[in-house]
Amino acid sequence: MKVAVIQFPGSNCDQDAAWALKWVGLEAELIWHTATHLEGFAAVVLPGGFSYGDYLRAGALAKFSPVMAEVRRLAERGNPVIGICNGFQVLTEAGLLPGALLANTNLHFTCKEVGLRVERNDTPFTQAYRPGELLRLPIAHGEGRYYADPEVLEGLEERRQVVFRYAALTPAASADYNPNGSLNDIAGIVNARGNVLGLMPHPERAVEAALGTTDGLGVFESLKAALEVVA
Ligand SMILES: NC(=O)CC[C@H](N)C(=O)O
Repeated sequence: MKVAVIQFPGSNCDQDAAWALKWVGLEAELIWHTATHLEGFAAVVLPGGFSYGDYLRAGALAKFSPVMAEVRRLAERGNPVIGICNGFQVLTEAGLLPGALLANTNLHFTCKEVGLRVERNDTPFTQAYRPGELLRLPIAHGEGRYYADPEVLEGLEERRQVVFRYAALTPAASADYNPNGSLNDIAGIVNARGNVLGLMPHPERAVEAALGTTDGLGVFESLKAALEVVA
């Protein structure tokens, strides 16, 4: 079961994403962004980083990369697509997910571990978790404040498209658990069909005990289980 990890100029989490996929037993291949076909790939990961140096806006230029037509085709066909951090930004810029990622309210690049609540586990990316489960995952971004117009936000909530929300890990941390000012504490959403996920935290940096937390493993294990059902 092969997963394509797209490399844009400026991607820097591509190797980590490929490693995490292999860690759970999936086959992963790094694909340069000029590729015009993704035949034979069951799923796609758009990794984190600074595609095109984040010029103009994070993700705004990567949406024009030739491979994005193929990513769109796969997404429309129902194959799983995950955008992590910069990948999430690319997905919103490309219109594959609603809303936008704006500069963090504190205007700082924020690199730390955050608490995350799993809102639903009936997606190809979260079935390994329990609903309501609290995760500890790292974030590293300057433009991670999820924003959508009120009616879009309402639609997202109605259709239960919010998959991950920032949450306090301990009562003591309850005051500042939302690290970037995201509306409704949104850290990750899926499209209406449920096969395209975007999230700001980095599950691929949380798959081995040596990394401090293994709470990201469930995303890759879930994807593997979902792909096995399709095969
Ligand atoms: N780790 C990343 O993917 C960085 C995301 C993005 N370039 C930002 O700073 O907002």
